Amino acid sequence: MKVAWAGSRHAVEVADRMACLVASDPVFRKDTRTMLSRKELFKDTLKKAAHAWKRTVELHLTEEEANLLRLYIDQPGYVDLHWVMFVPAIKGQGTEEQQKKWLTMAYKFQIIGTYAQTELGHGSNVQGLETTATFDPSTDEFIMHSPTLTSSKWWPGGLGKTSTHAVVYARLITEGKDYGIHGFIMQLRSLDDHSPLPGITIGDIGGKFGSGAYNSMDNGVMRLDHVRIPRDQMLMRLAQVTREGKYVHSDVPKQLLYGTMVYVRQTIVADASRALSRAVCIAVRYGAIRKQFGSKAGGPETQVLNYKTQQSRLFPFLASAYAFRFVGQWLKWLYTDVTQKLESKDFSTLPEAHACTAGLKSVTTSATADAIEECQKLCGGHGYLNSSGLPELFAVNLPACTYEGDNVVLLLQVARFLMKTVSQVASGKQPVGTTAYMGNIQHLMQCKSVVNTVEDWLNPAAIKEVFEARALRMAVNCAQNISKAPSQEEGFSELSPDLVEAAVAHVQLIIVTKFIEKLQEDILGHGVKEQLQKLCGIYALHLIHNERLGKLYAQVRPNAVALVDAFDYTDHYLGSALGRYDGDVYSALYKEAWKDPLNETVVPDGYQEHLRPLLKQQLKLSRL
Ligand SMILES: CC/C=C\C/C=C\C/C=C\C/C=C\C/C=C\C/C=C/C(=O)SCCNC(=O)CCNC(=O)[C@H](O)C(C)(C)COP(=O)(O)OP(=O)(O)OC[C@H]1O[C@@H](n2cnc3c(N)ncnc32)[C@H](O)[C@@H]1OP(=O)(O)O
Ligand SMILES: Cc1cc2nc3c(=O)[nH]c(=O)nc-3n(C[C@H](O)[C@H](O)[C@H](O)COP(=O)(O)OP(=O)(O)OC[C@H]3O[C@@H](n4cnc5c(N)ncnc54)[C@H](O)[C@@H]3O)c2cc1C
Repeated sequence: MKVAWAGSRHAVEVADRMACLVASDPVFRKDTRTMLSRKELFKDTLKKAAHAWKRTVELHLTEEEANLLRLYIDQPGYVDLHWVMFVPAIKGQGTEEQQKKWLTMAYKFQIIGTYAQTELGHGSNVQGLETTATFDPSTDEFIMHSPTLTSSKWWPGGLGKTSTHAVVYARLITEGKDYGIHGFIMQLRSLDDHSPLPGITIGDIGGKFGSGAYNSMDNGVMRLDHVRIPRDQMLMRLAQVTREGKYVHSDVPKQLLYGTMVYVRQTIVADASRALSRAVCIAVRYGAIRKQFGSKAGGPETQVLNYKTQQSRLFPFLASAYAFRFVGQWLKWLYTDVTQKLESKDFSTLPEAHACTAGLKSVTTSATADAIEECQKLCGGHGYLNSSGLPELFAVNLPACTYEGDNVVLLLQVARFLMKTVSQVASGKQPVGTTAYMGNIQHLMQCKSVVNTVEDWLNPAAIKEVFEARALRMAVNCAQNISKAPSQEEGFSELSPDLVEAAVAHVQLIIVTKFIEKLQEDILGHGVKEQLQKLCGIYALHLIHNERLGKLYAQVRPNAVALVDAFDYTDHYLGSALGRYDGDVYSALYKEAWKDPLNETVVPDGYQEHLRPLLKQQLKLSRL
């Protein structure tokens, strides 16, 4: 099962090696992270990032190994933005010459970069950004400026205190005309003493949700006051400004400006499955240790994992973790395929890639945030302690519902793609890829499910048909209702809640389909495929009805712990007293409690100042 989860034997081996490297290095300790002040936590992040880079160079780690090392360090920081957004933005939007110049420095960490798109006043509406980049032909420079308070850059990770450079998104103005949003490389801080360059006001935007968690990241604010940069720092793969100030389009679609977001949304699906699997691992392992109530006859207490209510709340998350993992692996393939096509100037699959990445990012991150919260409840009171690892896991993953595109905004993009496809089907065009099922409209609009028994529900063809019919009927229903509205725009706006539901149904169909396709592959290991079939059934069925699932849960229960062990997480990475591999939960909880700074003294700070006078005064009063 470890191989099925990781994707290959090689993937298991390299992940194991990197996880152990991190777990055995004292610099990467994280057990007291939630007890650090913001300043201490930030400094700890700088230390870990520098040490990780040192180890990467010393051990000549490959890109794959270095990425895993960063993942297992498990502390958000400026390096995430540098590798996940700054470098890909230059790769996707820079010319060959620009890539050579900037990536050479970025790969060696001679510069640290971030992705500065969002502003105080606009995040979702990228076309509404206000920062300006005005070309000055007299000096061959762009003047980068924040004309209003709301145009201040706001949120970019690493911007606050660390980044030396950024890809800044701004409205390009030349020859008096506004050509909309484009990307520019800007140096922000001196490479000698790290002070902000003239005209740049820059800082951190302040503490965020939860202790530890995303507070290790210095999300930043930046205002630009007529800062000049050379013309060749506009990223010029999509469009160019000539020496004379002429704006010239390339022959690539302008949507490629959003390419970095497509790339990152794809990686976020894999992050979501990992975060969900960590929460499930903690809740399942702890559920096998925690006992409450005995039989009436005075027998031993029951493992809480044996309660049917616990199983019906928890096993759909276990199944979802596997489902998201497999669809994430497929999405990575889709992204690679689209990238190769783009290189040979085939842009035909770009809309589908956008819809798939946007939709899957939305559905998987929302489900993951909800599931982590529920796993806290599934662990009872102990789940609420920082030492369970769940509060921090929740706080770190919750913003994934917002960053890289608010989930509702992205689902509306999927809905827009679906409405276009429905109208193409109506005009006789055969849809392809993940919307190919829509071509079977005659059948799917009127077919009736032949499912009667639990066993019928485990038939992949039956499951797939139900999901296809559901998704198509919801999409067609929306399209018909939109067509009755005074205008397309009004109809879309009026029906947006239904459109979001239709988009979710379509995305869930993709997840179910990719799980079923995974089961058609050669899967090694005795009983592995059989367990995955049950999980696939649980994932699909819990989305459409909750009846008949009990039997499947009972079949999964004997292997539940093994199914979470297959995630192959070290105790260091899991970071949970409740989810420990050895099950020694109570001593771990007890030991963790004594690490809290409040327990450094027996009598607390503030006793002399506030507690003692109060107690003494009350004592005096009671004696009067
Ligand atoms: C302890 C834990 C340790 C570690 C943590 C775990 C992991 C760490 C590792 C990695 C972390 C990963 C990330 C780092 C974390 C955070 C970083 C966050 C960064 C950011 O948030 S960056 C900012 C992101 N911002 C957004 O996403 C904005 C969302 N808005 C948009 O994308 C657009 O504005 C929107 C909504 C699509 C609308 O676009 P527009 O105004 O142009 O309007 P249209 O809707 O009309 O679209 C026009 C046209 O373009 C098509 N289109 C839109 N987007 C795309 C696209 N991306 N690709 C291709 N095509 C696109 C759209 O369909 C329309 O086509 P049509 O005309 O219909 O044919
Ligand atoms: C932890 C974190 C890290 C981030 N890192 C970066 C970064 O590195 N670089 C960067 O540039 N940005 C970053 N961001 C910003 C992030 O990309 C934006 O917050 C995100 O795109 C959402 O935009 P917004 O904040 O403007 O939300 P808003 O658009 O203001 O959303 C508010 C509400 O309005 C709703 N809404 C908005 N538009 C519509 C619509 N058309 N229809 C229906 N409902 C709508 C949304 O669903 C939401 O409920 C980060 C954000 C966070 C939280």
